Amino acid sequence: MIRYLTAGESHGEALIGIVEGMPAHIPLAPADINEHLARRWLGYGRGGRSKIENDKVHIYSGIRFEKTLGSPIAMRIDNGAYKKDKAGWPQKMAIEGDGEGVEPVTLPRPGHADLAGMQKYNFDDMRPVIDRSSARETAMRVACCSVARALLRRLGIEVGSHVTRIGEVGWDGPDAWYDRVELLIEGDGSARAVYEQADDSATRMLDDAMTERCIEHIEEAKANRDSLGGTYEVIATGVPPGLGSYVHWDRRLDGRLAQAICSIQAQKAAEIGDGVRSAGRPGSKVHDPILPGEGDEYPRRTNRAGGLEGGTTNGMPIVVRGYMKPIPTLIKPLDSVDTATGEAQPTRYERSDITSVPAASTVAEATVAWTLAEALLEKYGGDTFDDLKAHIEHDRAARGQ
Ligand SMILES: Cc1cc2nc3c(=O)[nH]c(=O)nc-3n(C[C@H](O)[C@H](O)[C@H](O)COP(=O)(O)O)c2cc1C
Ligand SMILES: C=C(O[C@@H]1CC(C(=O)O)=C[C@@H](OP(=O)(O)O)[C@H]1O)C(=O)O
Repeated sequence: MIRYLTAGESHGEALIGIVEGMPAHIPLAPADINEHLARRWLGYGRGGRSKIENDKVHIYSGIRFEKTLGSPIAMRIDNGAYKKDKAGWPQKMAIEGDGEGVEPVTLPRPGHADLAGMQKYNFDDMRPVIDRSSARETAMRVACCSVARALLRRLGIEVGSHVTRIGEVGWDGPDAWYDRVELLIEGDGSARAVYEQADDSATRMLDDAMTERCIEHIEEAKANRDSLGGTYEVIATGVPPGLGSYVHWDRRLDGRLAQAICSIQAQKAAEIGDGVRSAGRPGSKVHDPILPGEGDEYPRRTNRAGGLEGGTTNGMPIVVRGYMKPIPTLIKPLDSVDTATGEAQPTRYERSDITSVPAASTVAEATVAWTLAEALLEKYGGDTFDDLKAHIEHDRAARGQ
């Protein structure tokens, strides 16, 4: 079993993470994690905080001479805003003292966690809710999941993503989006080629004309003092068949991948393959015909199922789509109520992203990678990387591959 924990407030001193249960001897250097931390800041439409943070991981344990030890990996990422913002975070987020003189925040933003969090934990100041519900936490999530990505890469499994819609400008894909992706990307057709090409676009899209239209659309939203959501597609290539299972609800990998997406702040739906469109189509236009192959490898003419049937991988690339709602902090005020007075009052704006769909797509890559690594280790296991690899190779040979 692998697991990870994150801790930290958005405007506190730092984020902390612990990854536990990874096999020993996985090659891993801080650069393997920092690459994805930098990618998380990609994308047109992010706000003032993007100019403050320079995320780099500090590793305290679990790695020696650039290899995992099998022991817990402890990590820290500093919050640049803690010292660089003029807001006085060391006082506002102080561990000691009684907070005297710190003004409470009492005007909840519709769509953020503010009100629900105050109701749940009985706060009269929503600062703790703002700070822990913030997607700042995803920096440490990406760091933790990057350990899983390093493991997958050594086994030929790549995870990548690209943005398919921001607000009204989007890619209403043809029947099998993955086929279209294959045509759009250069290189070896792996999910790594997908993410590397997407990273070259300001909106992480694979289509240059759409990138331009999206940039204009984000500018329009900004001028209208509004915010935007969108959609993206996460793809994993090189995934062996047989991960997950149909035998029990909590072993189904489709459900676990949906949780991986919806666990990310502001992600409101996850779709496996062409799931949403499939619901309105006859079976003959949905199910992927099975073709003869080598051993027990059976290629498919299409991949509308997104590589999953019966909650189990079928050897085709995994395709999972995420749907993000618009950012809740708008420059344009929304109706709200001051919880200190009970009086109606419009929301206030300090700073925020206009859209964070490109960033969310990179976080989704990370959480999908973690879920796949978890399923891989469940099936094949191993205390060391070489054990795990040998188990996978033995299985491949047994299946005539
Ligand atoms: C990468 C990323 C960046 C975000 N940036 C902001 C932001 O700048 N302002 C904001 O109000 N919400 C932002 N959000 C969304 C909030 O974190 C999210 O709406 C909030 O935690 C409430 O959770 P829920 O939307 O899942 O209900 C961001 C989300 C992600 C994934
Ligand atoms: C800090 C990050 O994203 C933040 C997520 C976020 C929110 O409410 O979710 C609000 C903003 O923070 P602030 O209010 O300090 O400007 C974003 O910048 C990050 O992605 O690292």
